[in-house]
Amino acid sequence: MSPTSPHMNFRSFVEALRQDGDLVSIHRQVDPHLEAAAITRLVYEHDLPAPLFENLKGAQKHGMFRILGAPAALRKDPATRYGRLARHLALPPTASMKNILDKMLSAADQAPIAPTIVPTGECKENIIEGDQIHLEQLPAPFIHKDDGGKYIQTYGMHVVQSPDGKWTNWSIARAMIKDDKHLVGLVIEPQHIWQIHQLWKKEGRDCPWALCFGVPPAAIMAASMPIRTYDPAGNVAGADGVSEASYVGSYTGESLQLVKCETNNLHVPASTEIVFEGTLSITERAPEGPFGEMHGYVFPGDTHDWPVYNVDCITHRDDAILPMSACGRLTDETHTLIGALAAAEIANVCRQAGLPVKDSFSPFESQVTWVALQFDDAKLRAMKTNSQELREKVGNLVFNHKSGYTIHRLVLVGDDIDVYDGKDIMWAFSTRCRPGMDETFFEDVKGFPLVPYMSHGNGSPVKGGKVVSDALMPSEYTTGRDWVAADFDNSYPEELKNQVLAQWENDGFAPL
Ligand SMILES: Cc1cc2c3c(c1C)C(C)(C)C[C@@H]([C@@H](F)Cc1ccccc1)N3c1c(nc(O)[nH]c1=O)N2C[C@H](O)[C@H](O)[C@H](O)COP(=O)(O)O
Ligand SMILES: [K+]
Ligand SMILES: [Mn+2]
Repeated sequence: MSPTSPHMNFRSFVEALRQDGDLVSIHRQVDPHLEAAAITRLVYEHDLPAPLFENLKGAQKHGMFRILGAPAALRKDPATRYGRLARHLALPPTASMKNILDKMLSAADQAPIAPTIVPTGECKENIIEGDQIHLEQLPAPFIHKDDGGKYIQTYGMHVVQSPDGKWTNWSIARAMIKDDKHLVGLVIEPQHIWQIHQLWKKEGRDCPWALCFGVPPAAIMAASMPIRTYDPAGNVAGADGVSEASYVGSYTGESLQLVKCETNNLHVPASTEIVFEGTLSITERAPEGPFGEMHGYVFPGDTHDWPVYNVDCITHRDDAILPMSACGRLTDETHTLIGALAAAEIANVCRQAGLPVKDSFSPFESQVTWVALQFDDAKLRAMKTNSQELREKVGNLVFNHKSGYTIHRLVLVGDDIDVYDGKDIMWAFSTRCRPGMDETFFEDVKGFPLVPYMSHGNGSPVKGGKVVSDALMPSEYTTGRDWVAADFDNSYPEELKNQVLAQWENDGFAPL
């Protein structure tokens, strides 16, 4: 029996949400065609408990499948805002986003703990092969009315491996059902699944593949993170890379239990809810999309060809649960995970390059197209640098690194700004960064085509459109801050502040 703690077992994770009062089980029949996603979308837009659809129209007798919506979204109570994410990492429900990201980065300087291969696990309770596979008969969700198909894959984990077997990558990438035996989905440069797909193209063989729905929550966090498994530039160096499985072992402190696939030599977490096994074709492509995406848009009819996945075998737990991210406008997993984890890795890359970056976050108000980088002011002054030099150094580093792929604006701030507070970032950006003069634009770097002003804007969809906006004031580079903030914290003597706070409720105000 594999580990049963919530961060190491998806089924235990769902039960933990129920214990936390962070789950709504819906037993009435719900239609996977739009209805389940519509309920989940409203949950995202109001930070409500995760919906578990227990009785999907068209679900098959042996429990294929139920759906859990909003697996890593926000809780309404500010005190436990990130509690559902915290559950992914065995952190307390009151954990801050900083606690969560520090935990994810803690693996970077710890020895990797390799996974353990075990003979069997819950994912082997049911095995469906060959002509018994009918993807079209599964209760796969249709998520947005203008999508190009049923996006069964929005929170599953792709497993692919370099031909030399040295590097196994775990990552999330969307995919929709193409027909009874095939999926089709984004395999986009510079993602690791794209890099490994390229290696198999050179080999002239289809890429062995597995797609795991409902994996240990600690694993899906690494799958969503652009961790470096090769040389610093994030390129395939052919050397022995750290695979996500070992990285997960580092930050959980325990070895993940994996079982071998039935039809290829890849390994998957033993407690996975549903496993698709097969190949990612190096030749076949098919029309894919559109899909209501992370920036909050779907462009009807915006279909493009992407590679085809061939499903040879399905294994699954009894009463299996498919996790679903009905992504779009704030706030869903494409914001809480993609933005946050990219920001964490970008800060790591900056620190490795000797830049005094203390903290980083991707503000939800920017629809996770920005990352704010908080500089240690004292160490900044010791650099004896200036705005233009720093902007060029940071932009050339981050916008040429894989972790910077999805980010189009970097906002440099001092350590009086809380990067996890969108109001603080907008205050600094709006008042300390002179448009044009304090900004450096980058047109000769890889752009992120999913941003609407890229794919449907006026310039190249895949090149440029990036900027470093310096919201550090000139004094922060030289003598130190030459202003006082006109707010309660900074504009009143300590004893007066204490006196005001002590009198607060007596004066008739509600507790802060
Ligand atoms: C948490 C999450 C992450 C992604 C995606 C999704 C979620 C819920 C969705 C709901 C499936 C939506 C899409 C969507 F977010 C599109 C996208 C595409 C490229 C980069 C970032 C985001 N998606 C996704 C996608 N990446 C694609 O290539 N392709 C993808 O389709 N990512 C992000 C991806 O998991 C991270 O970039 C991760 O670092 C990749 O792992 P790797 O560094 O090992 O390559
Ligand atoms: K990953
Ligand atoms: Mn990777």
